[in-house]
Amino acid sequence: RTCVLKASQKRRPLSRLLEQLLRNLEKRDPNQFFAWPVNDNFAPNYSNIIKRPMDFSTIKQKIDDNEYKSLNCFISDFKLMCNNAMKYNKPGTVYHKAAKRLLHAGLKQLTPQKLRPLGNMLT
Ligand SMILES: COc1ccc(Br)cc1-c1nc(N)nc2[nH]cnc12
Repeated sequence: RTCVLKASQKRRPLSRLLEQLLRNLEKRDPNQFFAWPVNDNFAPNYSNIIKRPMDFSTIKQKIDDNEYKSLNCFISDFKLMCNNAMKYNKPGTVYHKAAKRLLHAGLKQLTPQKLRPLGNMLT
């Protein structure tokens, strides 16, 4: 009988790191405003205002498809997602405030000193 590794151990080291970072970022979105793509029916004219939509489910799919070649590409999509919400929604709205909080909380988790301990997951 061959020894079959658990699915998670087969994933590429970068994918495993990004999945862990994604889970931690999703915790900062308790209302799940960022869990799924914004729907034009909810947000009138969204697709005309926001040229590059992004959300956590799309980021997850990109991890699974090995589309992220680096941590920085992952961080760029996270920032894009938050900035889209701050662009479309006026300051003071629940969505603008949620995006600002998520961006700041998220970037604090993505600082070098926070990432260094995880770094050896990449070896
Ligand atoms: C997926 O989006 C939502 C889901 C549920 C609810 Br309630 C609101 C949104 C949403 N609405 C708006 N105007 N701007 C956003 N930016 C990110 N989320 C949103």
